[in-house]
Amino acid sequence: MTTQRADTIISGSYLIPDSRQKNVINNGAVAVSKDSIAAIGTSEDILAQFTTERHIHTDHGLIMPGLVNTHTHAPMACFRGLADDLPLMTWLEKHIFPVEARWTPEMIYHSTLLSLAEMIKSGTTSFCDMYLFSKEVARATVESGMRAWIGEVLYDFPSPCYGDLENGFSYVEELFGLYSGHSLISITADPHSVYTCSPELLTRLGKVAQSHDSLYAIHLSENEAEVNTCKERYNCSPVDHLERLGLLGPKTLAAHCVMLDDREIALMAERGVKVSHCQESNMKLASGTAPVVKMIEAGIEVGIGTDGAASNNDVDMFGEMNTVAKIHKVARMDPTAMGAEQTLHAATLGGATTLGASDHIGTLAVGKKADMIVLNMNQPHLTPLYNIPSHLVYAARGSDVIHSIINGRIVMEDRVLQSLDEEQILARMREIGQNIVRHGKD
Ligand SMILES: CSC[C@H]1O[C@@H](n2cnc3c(O)ncnc32)[C@H](O)[C@@H]1O
Ligand SMILES: [Zn+2]
Repeated sequence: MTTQRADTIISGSYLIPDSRQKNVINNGAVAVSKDSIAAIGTSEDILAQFTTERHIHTDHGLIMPGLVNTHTHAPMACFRGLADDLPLMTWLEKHIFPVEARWTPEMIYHSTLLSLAEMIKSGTTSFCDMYLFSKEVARATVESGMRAWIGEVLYDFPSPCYGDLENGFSYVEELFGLYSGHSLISITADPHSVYTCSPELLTRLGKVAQSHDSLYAIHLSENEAEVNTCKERYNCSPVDHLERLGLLGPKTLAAHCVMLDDREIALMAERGVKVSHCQESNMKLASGTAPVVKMIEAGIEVGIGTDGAASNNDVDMFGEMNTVAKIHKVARMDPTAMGAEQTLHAATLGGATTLGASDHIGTLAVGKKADMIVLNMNQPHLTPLYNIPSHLVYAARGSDVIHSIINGRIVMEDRVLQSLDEEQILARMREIGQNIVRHGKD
């Protein structure tokens, strides 16, 4: 057999290429060439086929696809714990909007780095972010080496980032220009919601998304107050409002979707709308539980999102999977609802599908991008090991992730971030946190 060269070989005691236990490879390995997966198999086969100067082997290590967080507000990490135990509208209007009015680009950049560090350290390799000052979000993300879909949120109020809406549209166009053809960053068109955006703004951003063939990401039907406001203003539900405006389509990524009835679910399925399910945020803000089982039964692709760290209060997708798999069992009084494999699918390939990226991320397969994580399974809460999806969803924690590889680059090794300086990020965030508290008292 002729040997080929791999840039890196990652091997472990187990490899799960997708969410199915039946596909587990014992003593598995992945050969990485440049940014892609060159081969997958048993360590024995891969080491017979490839030579490399960088072989990372982990005894009791589990290699799996990196997790895909489909809805975040990365810069909000610095508001974690600032305002808790409040309903959505009070939380936003009385607490979050006032502190957001004082954002500076520098604060956004550092606060984004904090979320990125947390995401990498808990197994996320891709995320979809909608926030303000997104040029800073993208700048920090490029430094981290993470893969991301990033958009600047537009709404009808003056924004601390771009001021009035005309500047907002220019800012969005600049973003598209800056990251056109980028290997890791894709830009999205992001209206905040139907209650903060006029029909004209929603439609104009729809045209922007169409002209760039981008995702159209929006908060949709998050809670009862949103539905009531929409009914008062437009005499219809948020989903019907978007339908009337022609904005429900396969590139629409709707976050939350808590308040949907069966007819709306059928309509969204027919239009090919994708959903980001943010259960922990919906619980914390007491918004409710999205009818995710019904959505999946109707054929809607559902990914999992943490939402921002200020309403979760972390961005750990392992914790989110655990919650998602359990809440739907209670909501439906059915222990078979949202099983481990289905939940793991939503956090990997399902998430990738909602972002239009299932052809290159979400599973470990030859030719796909080399986005993978390695977990240390040699721990009390993960031993013995009968079923890998079960342990990943019901027992594992983000802190079990020891290595992370994104686009072929090692961004964390032995829990030490390689692309970011964790100590520096924490030190700067302590200073920024003190300023936020000081100004809050003014
Ligand atoms: C999303 S950036 C613009 C705006 O949205 C606010 N926000 C954060 N989380 C949520 C949520 O769950 N629903 C609605 N709006 C949210 C954020 O604070 C920014 O002001
Ligand atoms: Zn959100």
